[in-house]
Amino acid sequence: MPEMPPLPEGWEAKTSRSTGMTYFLNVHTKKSQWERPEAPAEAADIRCSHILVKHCDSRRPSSWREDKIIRTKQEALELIKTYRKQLVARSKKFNEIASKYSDCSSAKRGGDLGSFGRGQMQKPFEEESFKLKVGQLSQPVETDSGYHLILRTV
Ligand SMILES: Cn1nc(-c2ccccc2)cc1C(=O)N[C@H](Cc1nc2ccccc2[nH]1)C(=O)O
Repeated sequence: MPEMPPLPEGWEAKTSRSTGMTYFLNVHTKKSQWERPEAPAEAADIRCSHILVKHCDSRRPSSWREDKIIRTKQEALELIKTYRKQLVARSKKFNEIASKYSDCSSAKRGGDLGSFGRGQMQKPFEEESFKLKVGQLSQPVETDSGYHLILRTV
């Protein structure tokens, strides 16, 4: 029997009491699976900051910045792409853009949303956030609120 590689970080091999089969436990989320994992176990809670650009079709087209947000979806996407270019070029800092321009009330905290687990944020935001490695910046993500740039911090 060839040696199996070690399990990725955060996983434990267990033996099913009923079948004697091996299953795998994510020590962070306490969720188990039959398939041998190939990537480190997902954290239960992560922490992200974000920049949100709302538009006229946003779920709530209003924010601390503007009572009535009238920019179009296309204009919002162009704006979020401009912010991403500035962040990648390091010509502006994340919390500088978030605190001045994000249409989310978390702008007051440089875009910091605090920690969250699955099931708390709108699905597209959650899916992209949990894919990010710590320190990684997302591509633009669309939710019912508008377009986001997500930075995973923890
Ligand atoms: C999810 N959330 N957390 C905060 C927050 C967190 C920390 C400090 C202050 C506000 C604001 C919000 C929020 O829903 N804000 C909405 C906009 C928004 N929509 C989101 C969808 C997904 C993630 C964050 C989002 N923020 C608003 O202000 O209209």
